[in-house]
Amino acid sequence: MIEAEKHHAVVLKFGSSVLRSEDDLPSAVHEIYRAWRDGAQVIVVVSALGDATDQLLRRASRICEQPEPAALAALLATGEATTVALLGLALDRAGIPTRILDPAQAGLRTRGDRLDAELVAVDLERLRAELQQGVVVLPGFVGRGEHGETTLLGRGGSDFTAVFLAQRLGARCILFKNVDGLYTADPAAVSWGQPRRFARATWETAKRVGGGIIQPKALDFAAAHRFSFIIAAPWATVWTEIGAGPDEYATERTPAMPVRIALLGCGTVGGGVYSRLAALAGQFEVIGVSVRNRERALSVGVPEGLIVQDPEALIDKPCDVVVELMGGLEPAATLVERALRARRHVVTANKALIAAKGEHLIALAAENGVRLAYSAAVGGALPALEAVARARAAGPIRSLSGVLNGTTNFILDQLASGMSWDEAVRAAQEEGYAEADPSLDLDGTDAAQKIVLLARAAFGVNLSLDEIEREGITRIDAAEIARARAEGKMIRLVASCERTADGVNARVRPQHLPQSHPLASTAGIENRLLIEPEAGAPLLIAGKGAGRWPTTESVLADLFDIRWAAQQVSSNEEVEECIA
Ligand SMILES: NC(=O)C1=CN([C@@H]2O[C@H](COP(=O)(O)OP(=O)(O)OC[C@H]3O[C@@H](n4cnc5c(N)ncnc54)[C@H](O)[C@@H]3O)[C@@H](O)[C@H]2O)C=CC1
Ligand SMILES: N[C@@H](CC=O)C(=O)O
Repeated sequence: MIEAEKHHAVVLKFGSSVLRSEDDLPSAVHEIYRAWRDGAQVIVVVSALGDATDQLLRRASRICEQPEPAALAALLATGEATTVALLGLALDRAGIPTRILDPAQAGLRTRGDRLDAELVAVDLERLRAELQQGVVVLPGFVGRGEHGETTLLGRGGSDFTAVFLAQRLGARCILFKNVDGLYTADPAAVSWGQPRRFARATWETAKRVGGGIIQPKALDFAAAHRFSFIIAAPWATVWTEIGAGPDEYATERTPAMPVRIALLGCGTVGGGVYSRLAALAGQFEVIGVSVRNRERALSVGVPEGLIVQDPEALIDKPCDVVVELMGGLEPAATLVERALRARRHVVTANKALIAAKGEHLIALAAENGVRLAYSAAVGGALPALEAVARARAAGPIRSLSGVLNGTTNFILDQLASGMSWDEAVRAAQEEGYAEADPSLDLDGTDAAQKIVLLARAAFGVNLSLDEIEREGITRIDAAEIARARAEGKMIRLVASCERTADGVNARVRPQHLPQSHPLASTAGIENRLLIEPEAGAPLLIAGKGAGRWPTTESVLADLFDIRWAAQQVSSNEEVEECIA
C-alpha cells in the first residue's frame, strides 16, 4: 500500500483508463477498502467510465453542431455523476459506509471559461464532516461557477479535482492510471526502444514527458503549490512520485508472479472470494478449490478442473496461500495447522477456529515465518481488529462494546417490521448472513467468539469461550421490541469487554439502548464497535458485518497485503543479489 496510512486523509482518483466499465468497479473498491481499513480518511474522485465523455460529445453534436456551453457542460457532467452513483452502489455492496457528494455539496467553486474552468474553492468544513461518516465519493472534472452553474475543468480535469482537493485537505493524493507510473515516453505509443519509468520526477519533467498522462492544469496547480502526488496503477507495488524531484529512474524489477492460492470451501464467502480472484488473474492464481458441494462451486464459475475433494492434497501442492472458508473447528483446525507447517500463509474468516485455537495457530505461523490473517473473522467489512490494534498502539484501551452479529441484528429488525421468527431466520440464511448452524448466531456464541478475538487484540489476553457470560436473542419477541420502542429504546445484542482489577471481563447480552446510544441505531447487518481508550475520545466505527461481499472484501484485503509483503521481500532479494 502506498503509505496512505501515514496520512490522515488520502485522495484516490480513478480515471476512465482504469474504470473502463462497470466491471472495473469492484477493483476500485478493493483499493478504497484497503486505504479505509488502514485508518485513512478516504476521498474518491472519479471520471466518466471508459469513453463515456466522447460518447456524450457525439450525442451532443448529433443534436446541435455548436452546442451552447451551459447545455454541453450539463450533459458531460452526467458522465461523472453516473460513475459516482455506480461506485456508491459498489461500495455499499462491499459494506463500506459511503457519502456521495455532488460538486455543489462539496462547494467546488470555479472561475473562468465554463468548459475549461479553474478550481478556486472547496467547502473543507463540509468535506471533513462527511469524512467522519465514511468514504466520500465525488465527481472529478465538474464544478460550480459563481452563480451555481455547472462548469467543467477541461479534458482530464478529474486529475485537477483530485490534486486540488488533496492540496487543500493536506492529504496524500494517488492518481490511478492504466500505467504503473510516469515513463520517459508513453509505453503504449512507443514502437521501438524501452521507455524508462521514473521513481520520482519533477512537475516540470512530468509536463515535458507526460503527454496525456496528467492534465497540464493539475500539474501547474501542483507545481505552484509545491504539492507532491503519486501516479500508480491499481494494486501497484511500484509508482512514480511527482514533486520537487530530483528526477530519478526506477530500478526495474522482475514482474511479480501471481500469488498462488488454494481455496478450502466454496460457500457464501468462498464463492465470492473465488469470483473476485478469477477476475484478478494477473495478481492471483487459484490452483484448486476444495469443496463438499460441487454444484455450489460450479454455480460461481469454478471450472471442473479446479475442483478437488481432498483438501490435504491441495494444501501439499505448490502454493503460497491457503484460504480457509469452510467454517467450524474440524477439519479446519487440522488443515490450517498443516498449511502453516508447510509454510503456506493462511487467510481465514473462521472466528470459531481463531477463538478456540488462535493462540496456538498464531505461534505456529510465527515459528514457520508465515502470516495467519483473519480480519474477516470479526465484523465482515468492518475493520474491527485493525482499529483496535491502532487504538492499542496509541495507548491503553479501557473497554470495547459492539453490535458484532449481523444475523441477530437483521432478525431483530425483521421482527420489528412484522416478520415471524421462522421467516426472519430463514431470510438471514437465504441472504448468507447466518452461520451454517444459525443457533450459533441466535444464542450469542458467534458474537462471543468475536469478542474473544477483540479482547486478544485489545488486551493481549486469551479468553476462553466458557468465561464469557452470554445470552442470545431467542427469548425476544416482537411485543418486547415494540414495548422497548414505545419507551424510546432499541434492543440490540451487545458484546463487550473491559479491563478490571481482576483481569478482562467479557459478555454478550441483549440490551435496551436509548436512541442516543451510539450502538442503538445499528441497522440490519451493519456492525458497530465502540472503542474507549483510558485517555482521549472514544472511537466508533461501522460497516456491514455479514454477507458474501463485505466478507469477501475483507478476505481480499488480507490477500492483497500478503501479495504486497511478498513482493517487498522478493524485490529486496533482487537488490541484494545486484549488490552481491
Ligand atoms: N457468511 C458470512 O456473512 C460470514 C462468514 N464468516 C465465516 O466464513 C466462513 C465461511 O462461511 P460461509 O461461507 O458463510 O459458510 P458456508 O456454509 O456458506 O460455506 C462453507 C462451505 O465450505 C464447505 N465445506 C465445509 N466443510 C468442508 C470440507 N471438509 N471440505 C470442503 N468443503 C467444506 C461447505 O460445503 C460450504 O460450501 C465461516 O468460518 C464463517 O464463520 C465470516 C464473516 C461473515
Ligand atoms: N453469522 C455472522 C456472519 C459474520 O460474521 C453474522 O451474522 O454476523
